[in-house]
Amino acid sequence: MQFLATRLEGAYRIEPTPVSDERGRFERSFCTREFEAAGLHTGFVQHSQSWSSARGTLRGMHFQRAPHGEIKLVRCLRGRIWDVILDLRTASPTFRLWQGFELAEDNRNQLYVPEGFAHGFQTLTDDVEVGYMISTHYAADYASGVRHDDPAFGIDWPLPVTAISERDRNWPDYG
Ligand SMILES: Cc1cn([C@H]2C[C@H](O)[C@@H](COP(=O)(O)OP(=O)(O)O[C@H]3O[C@@H](C)C(=O)[C@@H](O)[C@H]3O)O2)c(=O)[nH]c1=O
Repeated sequence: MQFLATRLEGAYRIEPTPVSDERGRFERSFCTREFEAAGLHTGFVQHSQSWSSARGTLRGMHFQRAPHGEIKLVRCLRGRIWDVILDLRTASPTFRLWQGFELAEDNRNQLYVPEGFAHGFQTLTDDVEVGYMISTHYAADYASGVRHDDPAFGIDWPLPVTAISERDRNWPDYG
């Protein structure tokens, strides 16, 4: 695995290092030894998946409030997504900045999202499956978010939004 710094402090894009032979391919997608060597968290307690039917579906931008803040390791298992992370750590040099990445079943890139970030994605294809490792348990009362089109952040989304939850459409303005 290669851990590539992003423009947001503490967030990494992780590229796989595949080994191919006549049968196909093998690669590691998570390894406590490699993550520890890169200074990253390894104590994930949950793996979750979501399935989205239509291209243009938007989920996000989500986070859990303290003391239930989450570190996430995100990958796209089927199809392609535009995955966006937003730094909401007030003391961070990259506070309020966002960055987007294409995660796809073909590139098998993963995104390591630190605590204090909001996270969301838009599907670039129909029939998308996304998987997450998460460092803390789900705490519904602490689930929160910011709107994908909040002018405070100016996030660029590649497609018109074709499906979004009521909750995600109505997050109040930030700040
Ligand atoms: C996130 C989550 C949801 N749920 C429930 C709540 C609800 O009834 C149903 C769907 O939840 P949501 O609408 O929050 O699903 P979704 O919008 O897919 O939420 C996800 O979005 C992406 C962007 C993330 O980063 C994830 O961490 C997660 O917040 O599943 C759980 O039981 N456990 C969980 O961990």
